[in-house]
Order: sequence, then C-alpha cells, then structure tokens
Amino acid sequence: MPLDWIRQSAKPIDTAARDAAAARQAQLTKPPGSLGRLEALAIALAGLQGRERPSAGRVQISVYAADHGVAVEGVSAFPQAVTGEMVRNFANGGAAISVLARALDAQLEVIHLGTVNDPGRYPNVTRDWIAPSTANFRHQPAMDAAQLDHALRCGRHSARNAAQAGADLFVGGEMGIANTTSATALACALTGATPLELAGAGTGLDAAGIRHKADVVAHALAFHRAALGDPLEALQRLGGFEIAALVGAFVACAQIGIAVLVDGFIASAAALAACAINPSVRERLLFAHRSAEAGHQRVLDALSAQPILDLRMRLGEGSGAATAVPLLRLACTLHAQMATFAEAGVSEKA
Ligand SMILES: O=C(O)c1ccc[n+]([C@@H]2O[C@H](COP(=O)([O-])O)[C@@H](O)[C@H]2O)c1
Ligand SMILES: Cc1cc2nc[nH]c2cc1C
Repeated sequence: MPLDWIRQSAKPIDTAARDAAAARQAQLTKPPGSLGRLEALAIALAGLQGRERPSAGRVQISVYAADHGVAVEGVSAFPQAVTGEMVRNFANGGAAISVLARALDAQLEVIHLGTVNDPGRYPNVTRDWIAPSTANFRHQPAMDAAQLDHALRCGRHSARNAAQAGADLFVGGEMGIANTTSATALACALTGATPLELAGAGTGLDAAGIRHKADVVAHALAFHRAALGDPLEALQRLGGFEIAALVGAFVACAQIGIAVLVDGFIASAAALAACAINPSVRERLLFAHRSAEAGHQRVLDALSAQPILDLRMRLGEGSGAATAVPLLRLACTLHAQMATFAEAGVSEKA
C-alpha cells in the first residue's frame, strides 16, 4: 500500500536525555522553576533531540502554497489570485516569512503545489505541481487518492531534506486563499465542533462573511458525512494540497526524530489530522502560538497543546512559529551556559 508509511510509529522520546536535562535545570543558579516555560521547553527539546543540551540553531522552514476550489463560494476576503502572487513574493524575498527566515538565518524552502494563477518558475521555489487547485469540497472530494498521496509525499520530502541538512527544528508554513475554510471543515470533522464554533475571519471576513463561511462548511460536512470517520479520508475530502503536505511533513519529521514547531490555525488543523491518522506523532510536536483565528483555541484544546506565544497574529506562512524561534534559542542557551550552584559557589535552597 503506497500510504503505509503514514501510520508507522514516530521515533520515541529519549527519556534519558530529557531526565538528564531536567536534572541539569535543577542545578542551575536560579530558584527552581523561576525560568518558567523556558525550562520546560529546553527539557522537552532535550527529549525530542536526544541530547542533554538541545539546540534550536539550525531551523528549516518549508512553506507550501496551493489554491482551493472552495474559494468560488466567496469564503475569503481576498481574491484567489493572491496565492500565486504570494508565491512570487516568497521568491522575491518580500513576504513576512522571507524576512523572518533571513533574520533567523533559517533555511527557507517554498514549495508550489498548484495555483489557479500560476506565477511561473523561480529558481528558489520548488514547483511540485499537483493541479491548479483542489476541487470545491462543498460538492465533491477536494482531492483524489493520487493527489493526496502526492501532497503527503511532498511533505515527507521536506522532512528528509531537513534531516539531511541537520536541522534542529522544522517549521511548516502554508499559503492558500480560502484555506481557513478547508482547515475549519477538517477541524470540525475531527473534533465534532460545529462550523459556527470554529469559523473565523481568516484574511478579514466580516460577521456576515463568517456566517456564510460556516454555512458552506456545514453543507460540505453534510455532503461528506458518511466518509468522515476515517481521518485520512477526511483529509482527502476536505483538505488542501498544502494542508496534506503539512500532514506528511509532520508525520515524517516525527518518524525521523526532527522536532516540529507548529504554526497557527491551518498548521494546527494539519497537526490534528496528523495525530488522528498517527497518534504517535503528538508527543513530537511543539506549538508556537495561539492565532487570532476564532477556532484555533478549540483545535489547540483538542491537541492538549499549550502554545508559547499569543501575539494576536493570524498571518500563516509559518510566521508565528518563526517568531517563537528566538525564545527557543534563548531557552537552549540558558540551559547550556548557565553555571550550576556548585560551579558558581552559590548556596542552594535551605
Ligand atoms: O495561520 C493562521 O492562523 C491564519 C489565520 C488566518 C489566515 N491565515 C492565512 O490567510 C490565508 C487564508 O485565509 P482565507 O481567509 O483566505 O481563508 C492563508 O494564506 C493563511 O496562510 C492564516
Ligand atoms: C497578502 C496576503 C498574504 C498572506 N500570507 C499568508 N496568507 C496571506 C493572505 C494574504 C491576503
């Protein structure tokens, strides 16, 4: 079966490295726990990376761009042409994630899976064409099985690239007009939440626009209801190429043992699908931020995830995750470089 790999177990957490990191934290010159979540993040990264002193130095950011058939339902504040136009902007280095990747000295990979307004070829954008867009999932499955397979493998390819480059951390980003509608439908199918509970403004819908979006999602869920019990089939019917690529990347990173920092609403819906398909993936994911998109908290709750940041961001592209990287780096540097009580000759707690 071509998709067998997606269900293979994630690499187990290295509990010895995690315990050694926790023991080190207890010896550093500070009241125990006083660095709060920075301590927990360093300890978690130690378990994920299998070393007492983890690092967030080498970061790979993979951004997947694709269009959505459901855009014809008028569910986005922006025209569909923007997806292809933003691919050009990624190529020219002017998008937010381009700037963040440069500032972080991270490796940025942009993968163009198919847009209605094809911007053409750029040397620094991988063109891994599937179709101009998914089908409109209000009336038909978004993808066929071959397209789902292609998108999942595209994500696995990024994970393998990250491993080859020796990445400490993987960030998955996405760009796709109308993909919050797809992510909302997928999250409803996987959590049982209603479309009205999860639908949000996306790129900037008003209240009437959000009600219409929820209505489109409700119709789609009714149309596909009989097939939504299987999360892989839910992904095929309601997902996007970029969302499926994120699922493939998250699962493959977890299997290889690369720590994953999950971005906002769409990336978290992909994480939810990845964990529903392969529950062993969950313990290998860190969550970067709480997006301003209305349904994100519900998705984070379903994953029992505690995001690092809450900056009211709602851009996507991997931008929220990239913004959390400096905090992870600081957590690792403190963990590695602070003196212990014994080294510094400081008296311990009475
Ligand atoms: O990541 C988020 O939390 C997020 C929330 C709202 C919008 N977005 C971005 O906006 C686009 C989708 O918005 P929309 O309104 O077209 O569905 C897509 O390119 C996403 O990257 C991203
Ligand atoms: C301009 C623009 C940039 C984006 N980046 C991610 N989603 C986006 C949506 C729009 C509309």
